[in-house]
Amino acid sequence: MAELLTRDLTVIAGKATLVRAANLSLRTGELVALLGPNGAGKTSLLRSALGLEKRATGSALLNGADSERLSPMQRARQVAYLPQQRPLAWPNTVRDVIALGRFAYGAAPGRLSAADAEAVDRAIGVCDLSTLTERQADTLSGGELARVHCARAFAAEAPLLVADEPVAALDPRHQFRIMDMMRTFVNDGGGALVVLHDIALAARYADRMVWMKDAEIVADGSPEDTLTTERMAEIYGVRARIDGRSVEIEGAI
Ligand SMILES: Nc1ncnc2c1ncn2[C@@H]1O[C@H](COP(=O)(O)OP(=O)(O)OP(=O)(O)O)[C@@H](O)[C@H]1O
Repeated sequence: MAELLTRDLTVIAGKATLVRAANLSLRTGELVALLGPNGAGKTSLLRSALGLEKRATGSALLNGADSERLSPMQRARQVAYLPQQRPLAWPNTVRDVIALGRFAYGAAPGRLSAADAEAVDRAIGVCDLSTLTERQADTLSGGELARVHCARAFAAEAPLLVADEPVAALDPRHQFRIMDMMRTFVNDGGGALVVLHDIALAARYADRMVWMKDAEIVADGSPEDTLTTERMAEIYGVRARIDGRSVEIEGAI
């Protein structure tokens, strides 16, 4: 089993508390949706949990090791991170960008082992990118590029996957496809933590929903237990009609 665990994690920038005493867990075998309005602290929580951003207090353990002390390669072998901001380092083909996901295994574009090449091909297949592999990545549409970045994360084949708004720029079909891939990844033994703004999509796919507001985790549990009309009002300030895992937002309060 692989796990990412934070205990009372607090992140401070200047005078602002971005994350306050957060207890977050992600284990293999579960798909967790991290939810909350803009500015709630989701990205800050993920980055500090992964040891990419300094915490003020608390702890963050990746398979028992302090995540701040891991080298990029050690971290990447245990968790694939798909950030919200995804700059392309330099113009490159789609296949080579996806191959960057294999760096934890010593691979580089043009220097892939058979196992690396197979992982890259699998990621290309599931992300529906086989017709685009030789295109320059900087000529793709926003949604196509978002799928390339998803494929790069999947190609890592790490036991855990943390994805910050992976479907934000995608059309409905590809949103479902990416979430189906996350589900398959989890059913095959991985663990995925996904930031989503689409509550309906989150409720449909997540085993657990972690709700943030004003730098704090305010609820953590199954969709059945945590997705309520009251919570939608409290967290997002919207009127919502909830029926099991289906949610319809009627408007702002
Ligand atoms: N270095 C910083 N200094 C001051 N404030 C910061 C800093 N970095 C982030 N913030 C603020 O902290 C808050 C949390 O930011 P964060 O990116 O974690 O939110 P988020 O929940 O991921 O938001 P979104 O849904 O918009 O991506 C925001 O109000 C942001 O402006």
